[in-house]
Amino acid sequence: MAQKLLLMAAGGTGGHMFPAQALAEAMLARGWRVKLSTDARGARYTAAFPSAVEISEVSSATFAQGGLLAKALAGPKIAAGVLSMAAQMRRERPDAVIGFGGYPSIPALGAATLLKLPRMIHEQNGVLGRVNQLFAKRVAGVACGTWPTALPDGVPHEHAGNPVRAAVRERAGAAYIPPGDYPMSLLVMGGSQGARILSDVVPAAVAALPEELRRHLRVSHQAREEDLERVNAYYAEHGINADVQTFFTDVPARMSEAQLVISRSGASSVADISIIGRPSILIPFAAAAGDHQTANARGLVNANAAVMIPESALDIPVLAEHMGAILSNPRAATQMAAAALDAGVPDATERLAALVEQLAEEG
Ligand SMILES: CC(=O)N[C@H]1[C@@H](OP(=O)(O)OP(=O)(O)OC[C@H]2O[C@@H](n3ccc(=O)[nH]c3=O)[C@H](O)[C@@H]2O)O[C@H](CO)[C@@H](O)[C@@H]1O
Repeated sequence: MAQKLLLMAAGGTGGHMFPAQALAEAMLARGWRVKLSTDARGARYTAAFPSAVEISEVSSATFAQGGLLAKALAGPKIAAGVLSMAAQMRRERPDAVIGFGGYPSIPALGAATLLKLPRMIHEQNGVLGRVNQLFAKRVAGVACGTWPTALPDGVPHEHAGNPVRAAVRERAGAAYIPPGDYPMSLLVMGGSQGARILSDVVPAAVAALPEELRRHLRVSHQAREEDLERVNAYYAEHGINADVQTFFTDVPARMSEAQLVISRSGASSVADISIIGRPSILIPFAAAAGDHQTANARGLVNANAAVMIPESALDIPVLAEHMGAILSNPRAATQMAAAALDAGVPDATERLAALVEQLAEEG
């Protein structure tokens, strides 16, 4: 039997590239040939891809950013990308084409639509991104990373989940030690870039906790470079045991030790929290496109696994109250941890791979 070919299109940010990497690994393991079409920004992430993935950069552009000239040039750039992809696809006839969002996925999805090749989308967030919105009605279906993704009526969809790192999967369902009269860990994360608002509010909210909780806490706090010093100084002045870093490379380990996680609700953060299974306080990034971080958080909130505080309602007393309520109620915290675990999809990569195979079979 001829080797099947998957063409993946992704680009821009790690959020789009990471699920593509996970799927590539799974499809190679299933004996497929895998190609990736991306842009210069996406290419920064390709070092982590298996070397068997054939990577090419494609011409694309966005109408959403840049000055007038950039916008005027966007149309011809996209058209050039679609034409070159169409020529390539006519020669190679991929068995399946999948887009992960980001404007570098336009040429591949556009060409696959013109040539009527089997094609689908993976949407990581609870709201369709701009490019995925454009193609949602022109593909066989949408694999949703965060349930429930809001979709136009009649679009076939499947809850596939968001692939997470192996270090997260290894800790799926790691035993949860409820809060109590012993050292407790709090993990504070602001997404891949960190978040200033968490540095403004979390240290003071920790300081405002009742002494019997506060003295047991060890805080792992991810802060932006420019906030490191003041956050460190605040914790030190208030006698709070804290480890403040710009990026923790061992989040899966820290999360599995945590009694509580305070986090932005980026798609991967929500996936990590639900696969390891920890209670969380989620503070969606209010400026995210289509308010997708609020949609991402909703799955965990509706499952009673998390508390969501919109940025507009976030202040020190509100956060301290929610933290105090969870940390002083081991039963409720344990239930939240179990509910988070229930909502997680640890086999997201395999689900996605199965959807690709189904797409290729159905043509
Ligand atoms: C500000 C913004 O627009 N963010 C978007 C960006 O998220 P962004 O990439 O910022 O955030 P995500 O939550 O998706 O991913 C962050 C990942 O980094 C890990 N981590 C975090 C901190 C740390 O110190 N160490 C560490 O390893 C987290 O565990 C998580 O796995 O792309 C996501 C996927 O499209 C979107 O849902 C987010 O809305």
